[in-house]
Amino acid sequence: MSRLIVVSNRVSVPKAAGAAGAQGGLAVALNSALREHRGIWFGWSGQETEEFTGHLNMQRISDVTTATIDLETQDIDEYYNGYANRTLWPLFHYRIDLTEYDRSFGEGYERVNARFATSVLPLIEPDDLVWVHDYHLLPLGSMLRRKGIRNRMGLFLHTPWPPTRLLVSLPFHERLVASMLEYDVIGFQTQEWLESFMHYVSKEMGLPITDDGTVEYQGRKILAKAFPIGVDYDEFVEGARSAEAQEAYERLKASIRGRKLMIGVDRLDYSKGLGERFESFGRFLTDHPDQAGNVVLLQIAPPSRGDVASYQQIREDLERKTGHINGAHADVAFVPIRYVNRGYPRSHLAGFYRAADIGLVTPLRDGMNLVAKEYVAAQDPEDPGVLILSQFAGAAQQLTEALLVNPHSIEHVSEAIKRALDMPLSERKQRHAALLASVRDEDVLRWREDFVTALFGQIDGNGTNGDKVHDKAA
Ligand SMILES: O=P(O)(O)OC[C@H]1O[C@H](O[C@H]2O[C@H](CO)[C@@H](O)[C@H](O)[C@H]2O)[C@H](O)[C@@H](O)[C@@H]1O
Ligand SMILES: O=c1ccn([C@@H]2O[C@H](COP(=O)(O)OP(=O)(O)O)[C@@H](O)[C@H]2O)c(=O)[nH]1
Repeated sequence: MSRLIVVSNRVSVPKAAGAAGAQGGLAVALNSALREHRGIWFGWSGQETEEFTGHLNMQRISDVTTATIDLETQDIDEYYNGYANRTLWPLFHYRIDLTEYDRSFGEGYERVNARFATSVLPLIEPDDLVWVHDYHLLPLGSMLRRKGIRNRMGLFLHTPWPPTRLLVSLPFHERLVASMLEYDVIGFQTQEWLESFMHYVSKEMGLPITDDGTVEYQGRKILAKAFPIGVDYDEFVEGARSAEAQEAYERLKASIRGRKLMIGVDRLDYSKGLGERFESFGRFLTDHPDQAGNVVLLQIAPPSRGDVASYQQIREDLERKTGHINGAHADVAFVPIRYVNRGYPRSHLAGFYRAADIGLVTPLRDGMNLVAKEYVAAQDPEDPGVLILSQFAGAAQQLTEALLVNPHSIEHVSEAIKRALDMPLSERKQRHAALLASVRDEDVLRWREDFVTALFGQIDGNGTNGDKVHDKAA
């Protein structure tokens, strides 16, 4: 079996997988992938240093070798807080109103990608597969090619890919996309983002796209394909059966005192639609005064990217909205919104999800959204809760039996809350069974295997996988 060299902005060592905190979906998924493969996970340590040294910190934990570098303050400002999270993140989430086009950000992004390339280079052996993740590192592949790397290299983008009309607002957009075409495989979460990408390369770059879905560029064929990420179903279910999950479930249930519970779990990010969600709940309480006092929204929202102004702004907005809605609808023994600015381990989340009658997942735009899938996995199949899911989350492409909503419409979401609360058990069970089949079967192991198989070059002309990598290696 080929070794896997995974490169991502953050490296989250496996032993930390169950720890409290705001672990994003990427960290969760890669821990699981690396547990299966011999390999190295390379990226930023998350630490800041006065001057960049390029020193590689190598560690070996549960069969995974991690290699990390520290970044200097200017790197973090221009690359992570700058180009990645002030330019590409808002643009890729269709928010050109929040997108900042600062030349120093672009320079910092290229500099850090070059530093990544120089640092990871000595770790790559001739037969290794190189798997790069996300919008932080789009040009890394091209920089490695310039250094002579001929290995198979793939890129998986965890975020949406924006429509061409938005992308062209980015200075040097052609250069960025051309650099991506140095990978052999480019993966997207959904067919929609894939189609947007294909539209760009065809209309803006004039590149031919063959019938089997590959892009032809400078005499090479690049496979671009949708690989929807999933949860580690078995691991999640095991965690959900743990004493910690049970304790979390009981503690929350007891505190709800027989009321109905809705849950939201999201990094504090404007893309997650938290303000609209709170307003929808406020509208529901206004429209159904008989329900006031009977339904609680628990919103877990660990802080994220707090050095970026738009994230500080969303935090302030939510505090104001929570105060406003609670002020209008609370009484001495009841507060409608429990807004919690901290992270929890996933075993605790599993207990919280199970205790909730409704999972409220309403991002304005989201690459996938693993929380939606975890909510489904955590339910009691004999008495499951209802998932209300934004039509603009990547997960909505698979979880079609959820109550799909337009998160921009306060009325629509408010009506969905009413419908979910009134839904008969038979319909809840029928919807949940269909959702569970998708979450269980299209899990993170399948995602990883499909991507690595494609990266290995084992994809047939119809875009379906031939022999899997594991079988090949056996
Ligand atoms: O590393 P951070 O800046 O703290 O952000 C956390 C992660 O957020 C994003 O997650 C995306 O990946 C998920 C798994 O594929 C997906 O379900 C979700 O829709 C995406 O938003 C980001 O893309 C990651 O790089 C970050 O690590
Ligand atoms: O307090 C928290 C909040 C979130 N998460 C995990 O972080 C991931 C969030 O992934 P998602 O795809 O929903 O969104 P992202 O944050 O990656 O945009 C999920 O696995 C959550 O269980 C967690 O472990 N603790």
